[in-house]
This record gives sequence, C-alpha cells and structure tokens, in this order.
Amino acid sequence: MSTPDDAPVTDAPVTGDPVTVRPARPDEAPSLVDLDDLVWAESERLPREVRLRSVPTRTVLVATREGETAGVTGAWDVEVGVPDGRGRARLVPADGVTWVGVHPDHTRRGVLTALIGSQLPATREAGRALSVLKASDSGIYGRFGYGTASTVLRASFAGGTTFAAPPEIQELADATRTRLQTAGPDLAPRLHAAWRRAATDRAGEVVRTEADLTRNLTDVPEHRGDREPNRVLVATRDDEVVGFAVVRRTVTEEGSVLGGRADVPIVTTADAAARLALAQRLTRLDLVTRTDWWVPADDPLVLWQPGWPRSLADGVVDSLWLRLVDLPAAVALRGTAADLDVVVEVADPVLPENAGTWRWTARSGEGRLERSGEQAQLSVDVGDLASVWLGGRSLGALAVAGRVREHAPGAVARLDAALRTPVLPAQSVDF
Ligand SMILES: CC(=O)SCCNC(=O)CCNC(=O)[C@H](O)C(C)(C)COP(=O)(O)OP(=O)(O)OC[C@H]1O[C@@H](n2cnc3c(N)ncnc32)[C@H](O)[C@@H]1OP(=O)(O)O
Repeated sequence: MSTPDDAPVTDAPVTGDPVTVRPARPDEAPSLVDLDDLVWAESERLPREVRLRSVPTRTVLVATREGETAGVTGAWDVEVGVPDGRGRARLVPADGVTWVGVHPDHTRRGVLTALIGSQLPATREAGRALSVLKASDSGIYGRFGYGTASTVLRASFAGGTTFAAPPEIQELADATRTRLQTAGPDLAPRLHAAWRRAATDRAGEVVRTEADLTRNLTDVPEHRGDREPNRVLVATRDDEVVGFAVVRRTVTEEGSVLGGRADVPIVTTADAAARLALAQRLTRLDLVTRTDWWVPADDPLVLWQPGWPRSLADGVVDSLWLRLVDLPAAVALRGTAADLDVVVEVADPVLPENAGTWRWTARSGEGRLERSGEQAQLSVDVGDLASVWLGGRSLGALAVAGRVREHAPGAVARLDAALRTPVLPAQSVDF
C-alpha cells in the first residue's frame, strides 16, 4: 500500500471523480472520529480521549480532490479459529475489519469499493490469508467476496432455566467454581490466555489482542447508559480459567415489582461443562429475570432444552463474514477431515490472484492448492467458498441452490467431506 505522501490519485469507481486512497496519518485521528460520529449519528456521549483510543491502528481513507475525507476503513489484528480437521480449531492471524464509514454526502459513489480495493491487497501483502468482519447490514459485503461464515441466534434464557445436561457434564460443572468480579485491566492477561485456549473448542472464534481485551474490560461510565459497569463471571477448575462471561445487568422496576436483564456481550468456554456452569450462574442471579446472549444453533445450552424452545430465540442472524484473501495460504492453514483430490474453478473478480483453476489435494489432514490446467470438476465463487470454510454451511446446499456447479459427479461431496466439521462455527465477541 502507498504511504500518505506518495498515494496516487485514482478515479472513484462510480463517479470517476479523482480521489486519493491512502493510509491515514496518526494526526488525522481526530477528523476520523468526527467522520465516524457523523456516519453513525453518535451523540458524542463518549469523552474525546475514549473515542480517539478506539481508532484502529491500520486505517485507510479516501480523500476527495478538495482534501475532504469521504470514507474510512480500519483493521484490528485478530486471530480466527479455523477448523483443524479433527473436530477442533486452530488460531490463525487475520485482519478484523472495522470502522467502515462513508460520509453521508459521498455514499453510493464507489467510496467503499475504493477502500476495499485498497484494503484487501494490503491484507494479502501483509501475509494474512483471511479477513473477517461483523456487518452492519447483510447486503454490503457479498459483492467484495466475503461470505457469511457463521450465524447465531439470540438466546434469551428465563431466570431459573434448567439445562438437562447428562450427569457427567453436570458433575464437572459442579466442580467448576464461578466468581463474579468487576471487570478491570488487571484481569486481562489471565482471561486472554484462557480465551485463546477456549477458542480451539470450535471454529469461528475471533480472539482480539490482549491490549484490545484490556480496552473491552475497562469500564467507560459513558458507555453504560442505565446498566451497571462491566462485570466478569470467571469459571475456574483446579485453579485454571476454563471460561468467562462479561455481563451487564439492568434492573428495572414495574410498579413495585423488580425485574432485570443480563446482557452477555462476551462469553467463551473451553468445554460444555464450563458453559453449563456459567449459564447456571447467569440464570440464577438475584434481580435478573432474563439473560440474553448470542449462541450457535447447536450450542449445548440449546440442545439441553426439550425440543427447540420457541421462547428461546427471536431469530437467526448472520454473524461472522469471512474473506479468503490468499486462497493457497488459506487452504494450507485449514485442516481437512478427509483426504482429497479435486480440481476446482474459483471466481474472484476483486482479487484475481485467487481466480482460476486449482488442484486441491489433502493428505493426513493438511490441504494444498496448486494451479491446474485440468478440466474443473466444480465451480464456486470465492464468497461461497468462504461461507463453507468454518463449517457453517455445506457446498451441497449451495449446489442445490445452484450457486456451486458440479461438472464431475461426486466432486461436491468429496470436497464437503474434506471440509466437514462436527459442530457449527461461532463467535463470542463483537469487534
Ligand atoms: C465492518 C463494518 O464496519 S460494517 C459498517 C458499515 N458502515 C455503515 O453501515 C455506516 C453507514 N453506511 C455507510 O457508511 C455507507 O453507506 C457504506 C459503507 C455501507 C457503503 O459505502 P458506499 O461508499 O456508499 O458504497 P459504494 O458506493 O462503494 O457501494 C458499493 C455497492 O454496495 C451497495 N451498497 C452499499 N451499501 C449498501 C447497503 N447498506 N446495503 C446494500 N447494498 C449496499 C451499493 O448500492 C453499491 O452497489 P452497486 O455497485 O450495485 O451500485
């Protein structure tokens, strides 16, 4: 990527107006905060220094000919859990895209397109195979080759909910100690290490750096609204942290009746028993009648309810969006559940390095992608491939929908078998 000073002037994709796409300079952070406030209709509740601390370190902006900032995007350093081929996940470095915003006077002129056209090659040049994000709207990122890699449902557990876990898991949960503490930066190193361990339990987790977790745990009074400061419910077994949940309670009064809600913005656990221990504590807090958190549809907490409780969930939404930025590198990083030898044609209009025909092989759980001159056995779009990468969807389902085309019988089933995961992917934090 070019530096702020040598950035070339290009044409905006839609209007053809001359614009500059370049990394932001550190001294531009205040104007980026102003832009972000304008884009998100922020009420300026937060002190300036808190807002300035939230500007990502790697930020790209589009400047107009007049020097006005028309749009911005940033990236955090994160780790993402990809399937290891043996039913668990391994953490790999990725760009966590954030802070995407275009000045209201400049929308629908290709500013975002220009930003992403600069950011994705930079991610690739930096040696990162994957880019991930949480989208404000599900219609934005598909055109740039991102796919919906995980979906979650908002589970609302009533106070006193019982979880029908088998006795051995209940026993382990009983042996798990939980402690409710006020969140603070002092907890971050221990929780960060536990988060990285827990993230290998299932694919799809996005682990932030310890510095970013510290920021998440640091209480900002202006963030609270009518809620209490951040608390952390920490689960330990034999002195080791096996999970934690960040929780915020809001106690309300209806007439003379006190009720309350607990929101759980972060929850991560190393195993089902730790999850049960946290859930049993969170649904038995005095003054709390409802606990809300986002879970995958096959979460043990859901499967321990009789049937599919309609009261539990108010809908399934897209969660993590994934972009395969460097396809051969991404294949090498992801474990496979079966040996494989298939020729795949990939369409990628945004990053042509990924496009074309590849021979995809896998032996002993490790995959490899090489250029091929052979006839493709199946054709897939890079975003659709991303949507099956973490195990949230099958290629077979996409083939039924006509999005994947099979040219040799059995090719889709063979690739599905290699990419299979026993559980759905999930992510426990927003970023
Ligand atoms: C990871 C994150 O940070 S998610 C946060 C994203 N930011 C926001 O939602 C803040 C408010 N919105 C905005 O700032 C802007 O409208 C953005 C960033 C969503 C889009 O920026 P723009 O510069 O208008 O996008 P751009 O002009 O490059 O549009 C590219 C295409 O995406 C489409 N598009 C843009 N936004 C949306 C949307 N919300 N829903 C559906 N399609 C969209 C455009 O119509 C265009 O399609 P076309 O090429 O077929 O005409």
